[in-house]
Amino acid sequence: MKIRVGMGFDVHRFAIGRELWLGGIRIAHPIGLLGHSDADVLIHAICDALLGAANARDIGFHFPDSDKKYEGIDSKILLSKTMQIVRDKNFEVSNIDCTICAEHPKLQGYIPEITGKLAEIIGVSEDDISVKATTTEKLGFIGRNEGIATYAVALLYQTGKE
Ligand SMILES: Nc1ccn([C@@H]2O[C@H](COP(=O)(O)O)[C@@H](O)[C@H]2O)c(=O)n1
Ligand SMILES: C[C@@]1(CO)OP(=O)(O)OP(=O)(O)OC[C@H]1O
Repeated sequence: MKIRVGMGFDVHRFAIGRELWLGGIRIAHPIGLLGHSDADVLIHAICDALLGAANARDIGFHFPDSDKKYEGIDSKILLSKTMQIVRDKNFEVSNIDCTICAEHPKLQGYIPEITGKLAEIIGVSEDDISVKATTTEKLGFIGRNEGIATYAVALLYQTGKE
């Protein structure tokens, strides 16, 4: 059976007057991330990991930020559409592992809800989705609370073909 790995990385800057969305969940925080969409940096990194593993270009190729129809879009919709692209190429998800790099807010308490939401959209068990968080010890743009970065790795296996 063919298995394929993919990696994704995304960064969004904080902006006043925006909501903070991570993994499809609204996070209680006084500021949110700026983007053409809802700027869900976790979902965007996962989409790129999935697309990379399927060798199907990237999130900006499929959902360009120059297209009005994606303005303010809920990234859960982009993840569902990404899963359709992955399945159209006869791939299923084995597991996903992610690291959110954020000085604030503390994310530990949100992880089970985020994991459940991602598992539901991707169509796998919660055990197949790992979401971790780390600070950068106050170093760099993350440490200065200017934004959040996320890394994601996805493992896919091919179905219906040898
Ligand atoms: N935004 C964050 C960052 C970190 N955590 C949790 O705290 C632990 C320690 O973080 P370090 O950066 O000091 O390694 C980390 O392992 C996470 O469990 C968090 O919840 N939210
Ligand atoms: C998601 C898209 C599309 O709304 O916009 P942004 O929210 O700006 O996010 P980014 O991570 O820059 O990637 C791809 C974009 O095309």
